[in-house]
Amino acid sequence: MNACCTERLWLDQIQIALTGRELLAVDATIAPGEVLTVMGPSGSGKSTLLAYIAGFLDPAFTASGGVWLGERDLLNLPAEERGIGLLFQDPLLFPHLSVEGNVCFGLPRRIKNKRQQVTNALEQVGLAGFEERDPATLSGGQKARVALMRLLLSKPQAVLMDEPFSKLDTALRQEMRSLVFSQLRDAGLPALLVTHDHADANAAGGQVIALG
Ligand SMILES: Nc1ncnc2c1ncn2[C@@H]1O[C@H](COP(=O)(O)OP(=O)(O)OP(=O)(O)O)[C@@H](O)[C@H]1O
Repeated sequence: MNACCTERLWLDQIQIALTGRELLAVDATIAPGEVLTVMGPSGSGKSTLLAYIAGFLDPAFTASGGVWLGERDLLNLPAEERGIGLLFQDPLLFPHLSVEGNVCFGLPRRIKNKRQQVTNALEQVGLAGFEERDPATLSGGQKARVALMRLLLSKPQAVLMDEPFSKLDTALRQEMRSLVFSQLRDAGLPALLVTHDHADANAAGGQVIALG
């Protein structure tokens, strides 16, 4: 994947409160290609922070502070225009689409070489020839790799990940960590990783923020 973004993600003095009590305060700059890890006990606000950045914070919370991607003020944009890609615990593949349909989901309709892009993407993650497969027939690790390539082909400008490896067994977890982090680095994307696992944070190799 070629570098497509050289802009930093700036979390400018974000404060989020719930029923009048401060839940979290974060101030950080994430460089292109860096993965910042957010850790903290259950309920400390990790997923809430991601929701604020991505643009779907529940109105039960009050929040202040800026989110900037380069010079762009993301808080002034609706969620779908923020250029943020999301990776969750579950790969959330569309069951009615083939592997190819899933991977090219985020590609603009008018792109001509869609098929070639999908073929290249699948080859990169060891899934050559999987285009026509039904996602239901894939293993957990294969589904995770399809979800990763779907994310990258949609050309996000920043990536948020909420416990993306927590459902994988130990061996697969290590493999997916290095795959995800190397792809993000190669693409020059700033990324934020929520995890309970210190090994994830070590492998990410960037700044670590502890909430709570
Ligand atoms: N829609 C909501 N309305 C009111 N309170 C909420 C809502 N969503 C979450 N909360 C509360 O906000 C706090 C932070 O929740 P959040 O899900 O961000 O925590 P977390 O650190 O991601 O937890 P976990 O590690 O368990 O996923 C919790 O106390 C939770 O109960």
